[in-house]
Amino acid sequence: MKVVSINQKRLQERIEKLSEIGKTKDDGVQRVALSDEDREGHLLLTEWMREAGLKVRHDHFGNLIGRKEGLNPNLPCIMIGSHTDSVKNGGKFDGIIGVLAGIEVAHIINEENVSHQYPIEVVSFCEEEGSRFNDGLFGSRGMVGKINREDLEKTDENKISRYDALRSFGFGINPDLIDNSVRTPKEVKYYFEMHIEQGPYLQETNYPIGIVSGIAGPAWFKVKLIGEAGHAGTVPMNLRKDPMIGAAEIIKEIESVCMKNPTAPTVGTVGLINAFPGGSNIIPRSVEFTMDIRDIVLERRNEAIREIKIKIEEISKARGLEFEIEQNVDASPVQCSKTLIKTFKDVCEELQLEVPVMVSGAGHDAMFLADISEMGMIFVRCRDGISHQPNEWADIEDISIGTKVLLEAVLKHI
Ligand SMILES: CSCC[C@H](NC(N)=O)C(=O)O
Ligand SMILES: [Mn+2]
Repeated sequence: MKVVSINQKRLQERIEKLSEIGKTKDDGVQRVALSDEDREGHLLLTEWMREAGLKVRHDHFGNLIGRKEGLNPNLPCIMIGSHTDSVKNGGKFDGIIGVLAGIEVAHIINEENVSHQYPIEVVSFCEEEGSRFNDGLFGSRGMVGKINREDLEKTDENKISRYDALRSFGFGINPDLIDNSVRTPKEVKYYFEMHIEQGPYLQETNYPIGIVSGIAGPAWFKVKLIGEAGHAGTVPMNLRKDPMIGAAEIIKEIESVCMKNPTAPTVGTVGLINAFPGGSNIIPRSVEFTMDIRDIVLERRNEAIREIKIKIEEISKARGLEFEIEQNVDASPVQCSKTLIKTFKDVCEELQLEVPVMVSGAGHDAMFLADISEMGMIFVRCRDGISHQPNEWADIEDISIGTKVLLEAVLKHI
């Protein structure tokens, strides 16, 4: 294997520079999809992709795509991707390191004049986090043909539709032409993604990187409970139809259902809750909250969801509440390509790196790229497993090891 080294300094400088865009007061990052900050990030990534010898375009889902042709233009591409949009007040490594590592791989292939048969693409997927329109993995779902007109009509908290947000993002994006941006298995051979682990396993076991065997499937819901509004001071407790108390009871049940089997990695989270009309002296008319249920085993996840839905019905009935349940994401758990797991293992052996194989609790664009390609992921250790908040941190040495493994894995297949 020809020994080429990645440019750690360039990688580190770019992580820092990109994290300046959308910087929050407590040193976090906020680049919500299709926002001004996201656009500024795309402009900077476009510059870097061009420097790496990539021809840059946007597809009509808002995905930023850099491409370098191979010797045989009829072959499917080798794609390296992740995302650069963030959660609200998030960290500066989630998604970013995968896109910057992809650009770094392109730089090395270009600078070392590596000849390659397959075209290479580096992609920053649009709205992986789902923090604007409340349904993540948008750009990757679009690329594999799983986005419809209804998805474009979703609105954000300012009542702006995704359709209008895409239109006004610029770069020639036209949501009326999304069908032209759908890719097929004939167009993508392998998809690689490097991402911070966002969990504590690699730190606890003292490995810099890990090979991902499979990705847990997230199911997202919005639950609305409707009761009777009233004066906080005058309505006797026994006469109330208070949706907030109903929500409290249901949320406790979500925890109980997900913890029922202590050996299972089933997880449930309520990350957002709102009371309407909202006021300390008003018994709410209605309460809306999100539900995020995940597991690496689809049947076990769906059984947990079934049990939670029964609890929602029972508690609502007992409290005289009406309820509505809307599903926003239904991503099935997915296994990574055995071919690429073996490639990563071979590369780590050649680099004399001992590396564990592990499951991803977080969702990734890779889970939908698996629909049209063989997909492989590597994880980079992050401090205390912290993610989705400003204290998210990954050491550049670990990021560089991951990028080196990614580079060598790509070199084995191009
Ligand atoms: C619909 S899944 C949203 C994607 C997000 N992904 C990461 N890596 O944080 C997550 O796992 O929450
Ligand atoms: Mn994330």
